[in-house]
Amino acid sequence: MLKAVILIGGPQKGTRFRPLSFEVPKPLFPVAGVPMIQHHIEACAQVPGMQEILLIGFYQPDEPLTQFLEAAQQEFNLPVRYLQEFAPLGTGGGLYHFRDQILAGSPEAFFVLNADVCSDFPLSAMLEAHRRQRHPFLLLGTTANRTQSLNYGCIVENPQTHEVLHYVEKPSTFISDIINCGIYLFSPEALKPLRDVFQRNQQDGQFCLALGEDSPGLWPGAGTIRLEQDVFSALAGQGQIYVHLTDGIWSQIKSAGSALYASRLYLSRYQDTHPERLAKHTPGGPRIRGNVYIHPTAKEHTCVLHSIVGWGSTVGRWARVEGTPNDPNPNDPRARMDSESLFKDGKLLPAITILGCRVRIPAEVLILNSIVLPHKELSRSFTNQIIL
Ligand SMILES: Nc1nc2c(ncn2[C@@H]2O[C@H](COP(=O)(O)OP(=O)(O)O[C@H]3O[C@H](CO)[C@@H](O)[C@H](O)[C@@H]3O)[C@@H](O)[C@H]2O)c(=O)[nH]1
Repeated sequence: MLKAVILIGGPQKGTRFRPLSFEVPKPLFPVAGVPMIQHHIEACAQVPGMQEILLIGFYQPDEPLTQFLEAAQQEFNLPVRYLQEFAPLGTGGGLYHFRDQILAGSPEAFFVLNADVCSDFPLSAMLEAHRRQRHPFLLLGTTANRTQSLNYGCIVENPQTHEVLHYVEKPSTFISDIINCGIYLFSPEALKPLRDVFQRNQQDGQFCLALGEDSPGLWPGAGTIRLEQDVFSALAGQGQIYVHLTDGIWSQIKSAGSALYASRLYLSRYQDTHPERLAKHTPGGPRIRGNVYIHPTAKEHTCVLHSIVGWGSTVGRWARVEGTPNDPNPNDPRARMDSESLFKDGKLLPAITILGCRVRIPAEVLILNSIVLPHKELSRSFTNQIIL
C-alpha cells in the first residue's frame, strides 16, 4: 500500500504569483485547464496500490480548497485530505508533525511532491527503482545548465549506483548539473532522520532560550525542518539517499510566466493523456492549431498571445493582448526557466501580459508586455507598463 503527500505551502508563499494569487491559492491556479495540483493527484491516483493523498500546508481550509478536495475525492475515488500546519514548518516539518497520519495503515512507501512543479511524474518508474533497493530516500533528478543549476538543489551522484554523494541546496558556485525536481519517494524509515533533526532542534532551541538569545522569526525549536539542508545535505554519502534521473518534462512553477510555460508542457502531453481536454475542429468553429485548451467562457474576435487573463475579465472585439514569453532557450536542451525578475536597471522587462480579475479592455486597443491589476477598466492602449 502506498500514500502520497503534496507540500502546498501557504499564503506567505507564492508572492511572485501576484496579482493572480489574490483570487485563488497558488496550488489551485489553473495550469493547462485544471488546478496546478490536480496534475499531481492524477499521477498519484494512477499508481497501483495508492491508498490516500494528503495535502500538507499552512493555508486556512477555505472554500476553494475544500471544494477542490471534495471534487478530487469523488473523481479519483480516493481519500484526499488536507492537513494544516499550525505555522510554516518548512519542507520537512509537516512530514514529521503528521507522521502518524502518513504511516497509518503501514504504507510500504510514500511519495512527497512539491506543489509548484510541473512534470510527467514518473512515479511508477521511481517505485520500481525503490523496490529494487529499498533505500530510505529516492529523489527525482533532472539536468539544468550550469548557471541555472544554482537556483535548485544540486546533486552529485555515483553514476554506477546513483547514490547521492553530495547535496547542496541552491549553491553559490557550480556543483553539478543534476538538480532536485522536488519529487521524492520515501520509505517509512525516512521519518527517523527527521525525528533526529526535530530533537536536535528542540535541544538547540532550549539552549538558545537558556542563553536568553532572541531568535527572530521561527526558531528551529518551533518544529521547522528543511528537508533539503537538514536531511539531504546531512545524509548524503551515507548510503541512504539515491537519485532517479528523468529526461521527461519538468519545470518549476514560481511565477505567472512559468505557469504559462508549464501549461504548454502539459498541453503537449494531452494528446496521450487527456485528449478530451484539447479543443477540436467543429464545423463553423475556430481553426485550431497545435494543442489548445479553450476555457468554456472564452469567446473569440480578439487576439490574446502569451498572456494570462484573470477570471471575469472582458477583452473588447479586435483588441490585441500580447506578451513576450520567457521560455527556456530552445537551443539548449538542458535549459530551464530563468528565475524571472520583473525589472532590470529600473526598467520593466518584456514579459507575459497579465490581466488581473475583472479587468475590462475596450475594443480595438493593444495591451503589450503589461501587468494590469484587478478591477481596472482601461480606456486606451498600454505597452510595457504595470497598471495599478
Ligand atoms: N507544508 C509546507 N510546504 C512548504 C513549506 N515551505 C515550502 N513548502 C512547499 O514546498 C515546496 C518547495 O518550496 P520552497 O521552499 O519554495 O523551495 P524551492 O525554492 O521551490 O526549491 C525546492 O524545489 C526545487 C524544485 O522545484 C528543488 O530543486 C529545491 O531543491 C527545493 O526542494 C513548495 O511546493 C512549497 O509550497 C512549509 O513551511 N510547509
